[in-house]
Amino acid sequence: MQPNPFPSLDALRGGAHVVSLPMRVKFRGILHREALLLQGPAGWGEFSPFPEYDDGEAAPWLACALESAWHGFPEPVRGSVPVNATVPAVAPEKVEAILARFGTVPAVKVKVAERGQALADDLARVAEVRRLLPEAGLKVDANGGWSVDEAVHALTLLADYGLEYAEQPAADIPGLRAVRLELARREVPVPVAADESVRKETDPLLVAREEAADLLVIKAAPLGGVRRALDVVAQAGLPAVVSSALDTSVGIRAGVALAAALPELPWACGLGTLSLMEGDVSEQPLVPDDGVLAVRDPGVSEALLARHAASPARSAWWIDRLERVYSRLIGAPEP
Ligand SMILES: O=C(O)CCC(=O)C1=CC=C[C@@H](O)[C@@H]1C(=O)O
Ligand SMILES: [Mg+2]
Repeated sequence: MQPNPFPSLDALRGGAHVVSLPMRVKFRGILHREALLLQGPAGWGEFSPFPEYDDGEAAPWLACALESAWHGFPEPVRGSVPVNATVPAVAPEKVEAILARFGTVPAVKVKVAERGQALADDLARVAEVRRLLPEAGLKVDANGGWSVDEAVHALTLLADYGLEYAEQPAADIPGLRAVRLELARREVPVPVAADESVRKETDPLLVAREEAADLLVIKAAPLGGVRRALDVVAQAGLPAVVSSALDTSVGIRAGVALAAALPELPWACGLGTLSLMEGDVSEQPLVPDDGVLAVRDPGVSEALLARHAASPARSAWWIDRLERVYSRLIGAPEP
């Protein structure tokens, strides 16, 4: 039998802390972001799959946390990473205050296609960002919320604002491919980026084989860690941009390690999301400074872990989840 390459469950439980961080603004319908943080010999790791994910979808997130805390990261090829501001699906009058939280940034990503909103809301939000930052790179993220026809129509109009790319304009790989082909046919200059179609697919390379996207949005945790994500990009043969999973500084550190190790980094990364949160676990949070994040370990503060500790009931829920997902990851029967 092969030795178990993973730390024991007791070692994981021993170094685990569950936190609940308040958001400044609702994002993905969330007002509190919960995370389980693990301390290991190489540092801290973050296990924070969204609560609705099942154990199978949560397993790569644990692999990423173990890489961070037990193995550390591959060598960076750059010392800092450009970062975009992220604007949730808010009314235009709220955009300025949100952008102000990010400071100077080279690019802005705007959420669009939010359920319950109309295309006019998206156009108004994007127009407001463009008015405030005429020179910034601009991209939109629909999180798969449009049909193919809606996506083509919306992006034809949004293209007037000058878009670097549109993230997940349709829900699945055939939809992305259809949007990409139709935009090309109409000569609408908006590249298609795949996000959910990489991180939620059992085969993260399918989108590339199907020629359904021009670039990949990659996240360290859902792809099973920095090394695995680098491997996906190398095999896909497409350019990539790194994004957060709305993490604490510990998870952002893994995203920075990924962005810093990619051979090419043509776009600003979605790693500025701590600016959307009210608190963090580090005294030196990984928030962008002048549009960049330095490649550094943020450190974790015992006092902040205590201040943001989740309730006993939520902590127990996360420890239970950790145990189940650990068993799945090492291929053992559940405890
Ligand atoms: O990419 C960014 O600018 C910020 C991160 C971001 O948008 C996301 C973080 C967490 C969950 C996702 O729904 C969302 C995304 O779709 O990329
Ligand atoms: Mg996205």
